[in-house]
Amino acid sequence: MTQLFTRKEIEERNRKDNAAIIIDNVVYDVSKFMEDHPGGVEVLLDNAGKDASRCFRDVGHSDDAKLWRGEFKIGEIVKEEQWEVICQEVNSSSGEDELTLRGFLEVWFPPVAFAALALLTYVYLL
Ligand code: HEM
Repeated sequence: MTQLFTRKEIEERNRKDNAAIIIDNVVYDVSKFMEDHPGGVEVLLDNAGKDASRCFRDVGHSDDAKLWRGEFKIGEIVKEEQWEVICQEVNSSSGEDELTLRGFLEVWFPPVAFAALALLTYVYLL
């Protein structure tokens, strides 16, 4: 069952050895993650005990970062104190069907180039 916290309870967890942050009503314990955070310890410590949704979003964290934060989830904010969700959720299947030029080239360039080369060789040698 998901553990529920009030914002007041999280406010107290603002030390390096006991640091929790809130992103989109989800509570993350970042005490053990701080030293590994690619964005540095300071920024997490500054936000410890607070709602860091805006900061997390404004940094433009990658999808990997959004998935990674799941490892530190310890619970959620009680219903009555939930705020509007502002960061985009990661949907692991999103974009799979998207036809991008890059994706197209990555898939088709090698076989097409090989076929063209083989054809040229064939035409010139025979
Ligand atoms: C559990 C929560 C978090 C995780 C898992 C996380 C993860 C990451 C990762 C993987 C990066 C490298 C860039 C990327 O892949 O996007 C990063 C960079 C960064 N993060 Fe976080 N982060 C978290 C929370 C936060 C919060 C709450 C803030 C701000 C209050 C923050 C501020 C930054 C900054 C400033 C950078 C550096 C961006 C740059 O160099 O351009 N992060 N974070």
